[in-house]
Amino acid sequence: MIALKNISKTFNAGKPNEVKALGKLSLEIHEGEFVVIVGSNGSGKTTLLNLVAGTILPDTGTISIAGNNATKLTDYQRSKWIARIFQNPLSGTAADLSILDNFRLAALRTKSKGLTIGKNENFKALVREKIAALGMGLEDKTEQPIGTLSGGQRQALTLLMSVMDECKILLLDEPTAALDPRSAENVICTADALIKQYSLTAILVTHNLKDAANYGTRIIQMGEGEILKDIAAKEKAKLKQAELFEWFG
Ligand SMILES: Nc1ncnc2c1ncn2[C@@H]1O[C@H](COP(=O)(O)OP(=O)(O)OP(=O)(O)O)[C@@H](O)[C@H]1O
Repeated sequence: MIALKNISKTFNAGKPNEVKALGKLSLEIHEGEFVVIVGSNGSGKTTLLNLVAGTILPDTGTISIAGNNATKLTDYQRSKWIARIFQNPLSGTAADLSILDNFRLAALRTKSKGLTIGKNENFKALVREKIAALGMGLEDKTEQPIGTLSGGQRQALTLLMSVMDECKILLLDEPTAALDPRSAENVICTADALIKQYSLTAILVTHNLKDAANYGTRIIQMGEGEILKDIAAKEKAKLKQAELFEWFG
Protein backbone atom coordinates (compact mmCIF):
# COMPACT_ATOMS: atom_id res chain seq x y z
CA MET A 1 0.00 0.00 0.00
CA ILE A 2 2.82 2.41 0.94
CA ALA A 3 6.38 1.83 -0.26
CA LEU A 4 9.31 4.11 0.49
CA LYS A 5 12.57 3.24 -1.22
CA ASN A 6 15.92 4.79 -0.31
CA ILE A 7 14.35 7.97 0.96
CA SER A 8 16.63 10.70 2.21
CA LYS A 9 15.75 14.18 3.40
CA THR A 10 18.08 16.94 4.55
CA PHE A 11 16.78 20.32 5.64
CA ASN A 12 18.78 23.50 4.96
CA ALA A 13 21.37 21.58 2.93
CA GLY A 14 24.76 23.29 2.74
CA LYS A 15 23.87 25.82 5.42
CA PRO A 16 25.21 25.99 8.99
CA ASN A 17 21.82 24.77 10.26
CA GLU A 18 21.80 21.70 7.99
CA VAL A 19 19.87 18.74 9.47
CA LYS A 20 19.87 15.26 8.01
CA ALA A 21 16.35 14.17 8.98
CA LEU A 22 16.21 10.87 7.07
CA GLY A 23 19.01 8.90 5.47
CA LYS A 24 18.32 6.21 2.87
CA LEU A 25 15.25 4.86 4.58
CA SER A 26 13.24 2.06 3.01
CA LEU A 27 9.92 0.86 4.34
CA GLU A 28 7.02 -1.14 2.97
CA ILE A 29 3.61 -1.02 4.62
CA HIS A 30 0.99 -3.48 3.45
CA GLU A 31 -2.72 -2.88 3.11
CA GLY A 32 -4.49 -3.13 6.46
CA GLU A 33 -1.37 -2.77 8.57
CA PHE A 34 -1.51 -0.42 11.57
CA VAL A 35 2.06 0.71 12.10
CA VAL A 36 3.06 2.48 15.30
CA ILE A 37 6.21 4.60 15.08
CA VAL A 38 8.12 5.50 18.23
CA GLY A 39 11.47 7.19 18.66
CA SER A 40 13.26 10.02 20.41
CA ASN A 41 12.72 13.69 19.58
CA GLY A 42 14.08 14.66 16.20
CA SER A 43 14.45 11.06 14.99
CA GLY A 44 12.49 11.79 11.80
CA LYS A 45 9.01 10.44 12.61
CA THR A 46 7.03 13.50 11.53
CA THR A 47 9.27 13.96 8.49
CA LEU A 48 8.32 10.43 7.46
CA LEU A 49 4.61 11.21 7.82
CA ASN A 50 5.04 14.49 5.91
CA LEU A 51 6.65 12.58 3.05
CA VAL A 52 3.82 10.04 2.90
CA ALA A 53 1.27 12.88 3.10
CA GLY A 54 3.13 14.67 0.31
CA THR A 55 3.58 17.94 2.19
CA ILE A 56 7.33 17.65 1.61
CA LEU A 57 9.31 15.92 -1.13
CA PRO A 58 12.28 13.59 -0.62
CA ASP A 59 15.77 14.55 -1.83
CA THR A 60 16.34 11.03 -3.12
CA GLY A 61 14.29 7.87 -3.45
CA THR A 62 10.73 7.04 -4.39
CA ILE A 63 7.42 6.87 -2.58
CA SER A 64 4.56 4.89 -3.98
CA ILE A 65 1.01 4.70 -2.69
CA ALA A 66 -1.24 1.90 -3.92
CA GLY A 67 1.19 1.38 -6.80
CA ASN A 68 1.17 5.06 -7.85
CA ASN A 69 4.21 7.30 -7.75
CA ALA A 70 3.17 9.54 -4.85
CA THR A 71 5.04 12.59 -6.05
CA LYS A 72 2.88 12.53 -9.18
CA LEU A 73 -0.47 12.31 -7.39
CA THR A 74 -2.52 15.49 -7.52
CA ASP A 75 -3.64 17.04 -4.24
CA TYR A 76 -7.18 15.88 -5.03
CA GLN A 77 -6.12 12.24 -5.51
CA ARG A 78 -3.99 12.42 -2.42
CA SER A 79 -6.66 13.92 -0.17
CA LYS A 80 -9.13 11.33 -1.40
CA TRP A 81 -6.92 8.54 -0.12
CA ILE A 82 -5.03 9.99 2.78
CA ALA A 83 -6.45 11.51 5.95
CA ARG A 84 -4.26 13.03 8.59
CA ILE A 85 -4.93 13.83 12.23
CA PHE A 86 -2.67 16.20 14.12
CA GLN A 87 -1.83 16.74 17.76
CA ASN A 88 -3.98 19.83 18.11
CA PRO A 89 -7.72 19.03 18.24
CA LEU A 90 -8.36 22.55 16.92
CA SER A 91 -6.71 21.83 13.59
CA GLY A 92 -8.81 20.26 10.90
CA THR A 93 -12.18 21.66 11.99
CA ALA A 94 -13.88 25.07 11.83
CA ALA A 95 -14.77 25.98 15.44
CA ASP A 96 -17.70 28.31 14.68
CA LEU A 97 -19.44 25.93 12.31
CA SER A 98 -21.81 23.24 13.53
CA ILE A 99 -20.77 19.60 13.74
CA LEU A 100 -22.96 18.90 10.71
CA ASP A 101 -21.41 21.72 8.67
CA ASN A 102 -17.96 20.41 9.51
CA PHE A 103 -19.02 16.99 8.20
CA ARG A 104 -20.38 18.70 5.07
CA LEU A 105 -17.03 20.41 4.50
CA ALA A 106 -15.17 17.15 5.01
CA ALA A 107 -17.49 15.36 2.56
CA LEU A 108 -16.93 18.07 -0.04
CA ARG A 109 -13.28 17.03 -0.02
CA THR A 110 -14.17 13.87 -1.91
CA LYS A 111 -17.76 14.43 -3.06
CA SER A 112 -18.29 10.71 -3.01
CA LYS A 113 -21.38 8.56 -3.23
CA GLY A 114 -23.43 11.16 -5.10
CA LEU A 115 -24.70 12.77 -1.91
CA THR A 116 -26.23 16.22 -2.30
CA ILE A 117 -24.14 17.48 0.50
CA GLY A 118 -25.84 19.98 2.73
CA LYS A 119 -29.52 19.63 1.88
CA ASN A 120 -29.94 15.91 1.65
CA GLU A 121 -31.70 14.38 4.65
CA ASN A 122 -29.84 11.14 3.93
CA PHE A 123 -26.58 12.90 4.59
CA LYS A 124 -27.82 14.23 7.95
CA ALA A 125 -29.11 10.78 8.90
CA LEU A 126 -25.83 9.14 7.88
CA VAL A 127 -23.80 11.61 9.94
CA ARG A 128 -26.06 11.10 12.97
CA GLU A 129 -25.80 7.34 12.62
CA LYS A 130 -22.00 7.38 12.35
CA ILE A 131 -21.68 9.77 15.29
CA ALA A 132 -24.04 7.62 17.37
CA ALA A 133 -21.80 4.63 16.69
CA LEU A 134 -18.97 6.42 18.49
CA GLY A 135 -20.99 5.98 21.68
CA MET A 136 -20.18 9.46 22.96
CA GLY A 137 -23.76 10.78 22.95
CA LEU A 138 -22.98 13.49 20.41
CA GLU A 139 -25.60 12.54 17.81
CA ASP A 140 -28.14 15.00 19.24
CA LYS A 141 -25.67 17.87 19.13
CA THR A 142 -25.02 18.02 15.40
CA GLU A 143 -26.35 21.60 15.11
CA GLN A 144 -24.01 22.79 17.89
CA PRO A 145 -20.77 24.65 16.97
CA ILE A 146 -17.97 22.09 17.03
CA GLY A 147 -15.82 24.56 19.00
CA THR A 148 -18.08 24.05 22.03
CA LEU A 149 -16.98 20.42 22.38
CA SER A 150 -14.10 19.14 24.49
CA GLY A 151 -10.75 18.42 22.82
CA GLY A 152 -11.33 14.66 23.05
CA GLN A 153 -14.85 14.85 21.57
CA ARG A 154 -13.58 17.06 18.79
CA GLN A 155 -10.65 14.81 18.01
CA ALA A 156 -12.96 11.77 17.82
CA LEU A 157 -15.26 13.61 15.39
CA THR A 158 -12.29 14.80 13.34
CA LEU A 159 -11.21 11.18 13.04
CA LEU A 160 -14.67 10.08 11.96
CA MET A 161 -15.12 12.80 9.35
CA SER A 162 -11.66 12.08 7.96
CA VAL A 163 -12.28 8.41 7.35
CA MET A 164 -15.98 8.39 6.45
CA ASP A 165 -15.51 8.80 2.72
CA GLU A 166 -13.01 7.10 0.48
CA CYS A 167 -9.97 7.37 2.67
CA LYS A 168 -7.64 4.37 2.59
CA ILE A 169 -4.71 5.61 4.64
CA LEU A 170 -4.88 7.27 8.04
CA LEU A 171 -1.88 9.20 9.37
CA LEU A 172 -1.98 9.97 13.08
CA ASP A 173 0.65 12.39 14.34
CA GLU A 174 0.57 12.25 18.14
CA PRO A 175 -3.24 12.64 18.07
CA THR A 176 -3.61 12.40 21.85
CA ALA A 177 -0.64 14.48 23.01
CA ALA A 178 -2.81 17.51 23.85
CA LEU A 179 -5.48 15.54 25.71
CA ASP A 180 -6.01 14.47 29.32
CA PRO A 181 -5.41 10.72 29.91
CA ARG A 182 -9.09 9.69 29.76
CA SER A 183 -9.86 11.62 26.57
CA ALA A 184 -6.60 10.33 25.09
CA GLU A 185 -7.65 6.74 25.79
CA ASN A 186 -11.08 7.38 24.19
CA VAL A 187 -9.56 8.91 21.09
CA ILE A 188 -6.97 6.18 20.52
CA CYS A 189 -9.67 3.57 21.09
CA THR A 190 -11.92 5.33 18.55
CA ALA A 191 -9.06 5.49 16.07
CA ASP A 192 -8.37 1.78 16.51
CA ALA A 193 -12.06 0.92 16.01
CA LEU A 194 -12.34 3.10 12.88
CA ILE A 195 -9.16 1.61 11.40
CA LYS A 196 -10.67 -1.85 11.81
CA GLN A 197 -14.18 -0.86 10.70
CA TYR A 198 -13.01 0.87 7.51
CA SER A 199 -10.08 -1.56 6.88
CA LEU A 200 -7.62 1.32 6.79
CA THR A 201 -3.87 1.23 6.50
CA ALA A 202 -2.63 3.41 9.35
CA ILE A 203 0.52 4.99 10.75
CA LEU A 204 0.52 6.32 14.30
CA VAL A 205 3.40 8.42 15.59
CA THR A 206 3.40 8.47 19.38
CA HIS A 207 5.52 9.10 22.44
CA ASN A 208 3.02 7.12 24.50
CA LEU A 209 4.62 3.71 25.02
CA LYS A 210 1.44 2.29 26.53
CA ASP A 211 -0.41 3.05 23.27
CA ALA A 212 2.52 1.65 21.30
CA ALA A 213 2.26 -1.59 23.26
CA ASN A 214 -1.53 -1.84 23.14
CA TYR A 215 -2.38 -0.76 19.61
CA GLY A 216 -1.27 -1.51 16.09
CA THR A 217 -0.08 -4.58 14.24
CA ARG A 218 3.55 -3.55 13.82
CA ILE A 219 5.94 -1.30 15.71
CA ILE A 220 8.89 0.65 14.36
CA GLN A 221 11.50 2.45 16.39
CA MET A 222 13.30 5.32 14.70
CA GLY A 223 16.59 6.92 15.67
CA GLU A 224 18.58 9.60 13.86
CA GLY A 225 16.64 9.27 10.63
CA GLU A 226 16.85 5.50 10.46
CA ILE A 227 14.74 2.51 11.35
CA LEU A 228 16.33 0.88 14.40
CA LYS A 229 13.72 -1.79 15.06
CA ASP A 230 10.83 -3.14 13.04
CA ILE A 231 8.65 -5.64 14.85
CA ALA A 232 5.81 -7.36 13.04
CA ALA A 233 2.43 -8.50 14.33
CA LYS A 234 3.33 -11.89 15.83
CA GLU A 235 6.38 -10.65 17.70
CA LYS A 236 4.61 -7.44 18.70
CA ALA A 237 1.90 -9.36 20.50
CA LYS A 238 4.60 -10.82 22.76
CA LEU A 239 6.32 -7.48 23.32
CA LYS A 240 5.79 -6.15 26.80
CA GLN A 241 5.52 -2.51 27.73
CA ALA A 242 8.60 -2.90 29.97
CA GLU A 243 10.64 -4.00 26.95
CA LEU A 244 9.49 -0.93 25.06
CA PHE A 245 10.68 1.28 27.90
CA GLU A 246 14.06 -0.45 27.69
CA TRP A 247 14.39 0.67 24.06
CA PHE A 248 14.44 4.21 25.33
CA GLY A 249 16.62 3.45 28.34
N1 LIG B 1 10.96 22.15 8.02
C1 LIG B 1 12.09 21.87 8.67
N2 LIG B 1 13.16 22.71 8.56
C2 LIG B 1 14.30 22.43 9.20
N3 LIG B 1 14.52 21.34 9.97
C3 LIG B 1 13.50 20.49 10.11
C4 LIG B 1 12.23 20.71 9.47
N4 LIG B 1 11.41 19.68 9.80
C5 LIG B 1 12.12 18.86 10.61
N5 LIG B 1 13.36 19.34 10.80
C6 LIG B 1 14.43 18.71 11.59
O1 LIG B 1 14.53 17.35 11.15
C7 LIG B 1 14.77 16.48 12.28
C8 LIG B 1 13.67 15.45 12.34
O2 LIG B 1 12.47 16.11 12.72
P1 LIG B 1 11.07 15.38 12.93
O3 LIG B 1 10.07 16.42 13.24
O4 LIG B 1 10.83 14.49 11.79
O5 LIG B 1 11.38 14.49 14.22
P2 LIG B 1 10.37 13.70 15.16
O6 LIG B 1 10.96 12.34 15.33
O7 LIG B 1 9.00 13.80 14.65
O8 LIG B 1 10.53 14.52 16.51
P3 LIG B 1 9.48 14.81 17.70
O9 LIG B 1 9.27 13.52 18.39
O10 LIG B 1 10.22 15.78 18.53
O11 LIG B 1 8.24 15.38 17.09
C9 LIG B 1 14.83 17.38 13.49
O12 LIG B 1 16.18 17.66 13.79
C10 LIG B 1 14.09 18.63 13.07
O13 LIG B 1 14.58 19.78 13.74
